[in-house]
Amino acid sequence: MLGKVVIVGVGLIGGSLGLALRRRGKAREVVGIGRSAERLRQAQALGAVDSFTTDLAEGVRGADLVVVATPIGIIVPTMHALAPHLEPGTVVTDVGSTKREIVEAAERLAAKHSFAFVGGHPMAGSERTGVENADPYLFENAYYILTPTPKTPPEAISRVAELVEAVGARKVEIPPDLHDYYVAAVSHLPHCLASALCNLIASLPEKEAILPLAAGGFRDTTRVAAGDPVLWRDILLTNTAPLRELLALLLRVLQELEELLAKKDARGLEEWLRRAQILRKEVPTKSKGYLPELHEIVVTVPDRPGVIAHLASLLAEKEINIADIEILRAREGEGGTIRLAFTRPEAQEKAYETLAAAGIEVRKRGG
Ligand SMILES: NC(=O)c1ccc[n+]([C@@H]2O[C@H](COP(=O)([O-])OP(=O)(O)OC[C@H]3O[C@@H](n4cnc5c(N)ncnc54)[C@H](O)[C@@H]3O)[C@@H](O)[C@H]2O)c1
Ligand SMILES: O=C(O)C(=O)C[C@]1(C(=O)O)C=C[C@@H](O)C=C1
Repeated sequence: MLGKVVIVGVGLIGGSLGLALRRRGKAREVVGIGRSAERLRQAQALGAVDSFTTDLAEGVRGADLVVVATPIGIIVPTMHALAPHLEPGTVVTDVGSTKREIVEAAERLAAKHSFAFVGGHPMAGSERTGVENADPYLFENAYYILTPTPKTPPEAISRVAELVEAVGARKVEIPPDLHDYYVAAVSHLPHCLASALCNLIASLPEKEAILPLAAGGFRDTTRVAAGDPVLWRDILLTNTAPLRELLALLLRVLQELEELLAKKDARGLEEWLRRAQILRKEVPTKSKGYLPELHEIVVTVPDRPGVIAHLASLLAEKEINIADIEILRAREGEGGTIRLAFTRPEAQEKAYETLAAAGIEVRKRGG
């Protein structure tokens, strides 16, 4: 169990960490630090912190783990303000969406003030901000990236790994530079594209006629563009080199599309779309590459309301936890196939036996 955990910046991410730790009983004490007592009181009322203070020095006294969860542009200034008050042995981590600049600055400070730092980035979130949108289940089964360097003490990594596990997430270790390139590709560039699509529509004289027609396609591809512009401004500004490199590649991909359309190249266009379709289908399982393989079963079920609830309750009765669930095929009237994944082979085996004993068509896959 973690001891005193201090969260600086109890917003969406800080609040979700606090809620998860407290609901799961994984920390002796969760203390929130912020600028406004009124907002911190709200965080306490929502159950995200046990207590709070607006005084940094008082808040971090006796802390085992300090989590800096402020907007990204304020993470390094916050660490500067915190550093003189930290006791030797305190471990500090952050949740910032970019890592190279933060880790460099934090490691310089850590060496000067003798605390330990481990960069962190949970790969879960929302376009909404504020503790009122915090969610205790946000990190369950999500990847949580840690970015240790050769300077990071192993005990500090273990303490932050304990936080990751305590909130139900899965730890992945990636060096800061590589982290920034990877998330530029899967998070920051998609955000830029979503914003670009919105800006394009906004610039069209026919905008008023077009926008009401936006259905699932536009909504799904642009959800993240509703995010906080100040937060995203700072994410993009702290990751310009990887983003510009990927943007140049993206322009080539768009150019390729433009040429296919100009030539009315049906085969080429279909192939271009198929490549994308294949990649998109790989998304849920592809990310497993960083982790031990999940252990899966595949269940064939009739097309009937409540069938997933029935599977889930059979497994719940045996206290088997589902780590991932995916509907692979569902044809009207013909039933479908559902993939259920478990973190441990014993759970896979138990799930297989439980469902087979209930007369359900089930087979094991992977693991
Ligand atoms: N939103 C996401 O999807 C997401 C996901 C992963 C990581 N992150 C990272 O998490 C961090 C926080 O993002 P968020 O979405 O929770 O934002 P948020 O606005 O919901 O939360 C930030 C909190 O920090 C507080 N704060 C601001 N300045 C402060 C200061 N000087 N001292 C103390 N507290 C201060 C704010 O009042 C707010 O409560 C960012 O660094 C972001 O890069 C966000
Ligand atoms: O809005 C969401 O759904 C998110 O998960 C946000 C998202 C992402 O791009 O996936 C955005 C920024 C964070 O650093 C991590 C996650």
